[in-house]
Amino acid sequence: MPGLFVTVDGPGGVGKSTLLPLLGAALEAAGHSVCLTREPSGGLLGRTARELTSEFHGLSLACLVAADRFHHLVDEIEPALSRGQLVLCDRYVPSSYVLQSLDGVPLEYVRQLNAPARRPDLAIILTAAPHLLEARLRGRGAHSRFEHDGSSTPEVRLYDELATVLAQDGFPLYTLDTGTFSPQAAVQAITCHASALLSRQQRQ
Ligand SMILES: Nc1ncnc2c1ncn2[C@@H]1O[C@H](COP(=O)(O)OP(=O)(O)O)[C@@H](O)[C@H]1O
Ligand SMILES: Cc1cn([C@H]2C[C@H](O)[C@@H](COP(=O)(O)OP(=O)(O)O)O2)c(=O)[nH]c1=O
Repeated sequence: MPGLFVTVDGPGGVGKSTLLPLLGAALEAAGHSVCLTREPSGGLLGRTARELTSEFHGLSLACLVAADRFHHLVDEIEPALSRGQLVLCDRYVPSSYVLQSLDGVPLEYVRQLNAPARRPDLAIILTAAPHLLEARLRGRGAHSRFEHDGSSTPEVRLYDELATVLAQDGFPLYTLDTGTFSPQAAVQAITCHASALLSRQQRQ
C-alpha cells in the first residue's frame, strides 16, 4: 500500500507554518509515520527559490519552483510514500496556481507546467479574511515580496476563484477558515475530515 500525500496551501499568514508541526505531531501520536516537508524544498533549487524570490519573477520563478517540485517529488516525497509514510507538505501546486498568477504568469501555462506533478490524496486550503491576514502579517513580519504589498485580498480571492480549476485538475480540496479556528481546533477538524483516509493508511 502506498502512503498518503496531504498538502496544505493558503495565503501568507493563514497559519501553514503554525499548523503543520501540530498536525504532524497529532498524526504521529495517532500512530502514523509522518514525513513533514515543504515547498520550496530544502534542496538546492528550493533554497534558491526561497532565498531569492525577490530576484526571480514571472516565468523564471514559475519554472524554478516547478523544477524544485519535480526534484522534491523524486528525492523525498515518492520515497516516503513508498515506505508507507504520510507525507505532509507545506505548500504544493495550489500555491503555484495562485502565486504565479499573481506574478503575471498565464494560468494555462502554470497548469501545463504542473500537470505531471503527482496529485495529493488530500489538498487542504487554509483561508481567512484579508484584514485578519494583514494584521497577522504585520505582527509576524513579511517573509517574501508576495507578502510585502500590504493587501491580502488578491491572494485570498485567487484561492477562492481557482478552487474549481484545482478540483477539475485532480486536487481533492478541503477548505478551512483559520479566522474561526485556533490551530488546535484546526488540527481536530482536519483529522476528523480525513479520518477515512487516515484509517486507510493505518491499516497498512
Ligand atoms: N488559527 C490561528 N488563529 C490565530 N492566529 C494564528 C492561527 N494560525 C496562525 N496564527 C498566527 O498568525 C501568524 C502567521 O502564521 P504562520 O503560521 O506564520 O502563517 P503562514 O505560514 O501561512 O504564512 C503567526 O503569528 C501565528 O501565530
Ligand atoms: C511553493 C511555492 C512557493 N513560491 C514562493 C513564494 C515565497 O516567496 C517563497 C517561500 O514560500 P513561503 O511559504 O511564503 O515562505 P515561508 O515558509 O518563509 O513563509 O516561495 C512560489 O512562488 N510558488 C510556489 O509554488
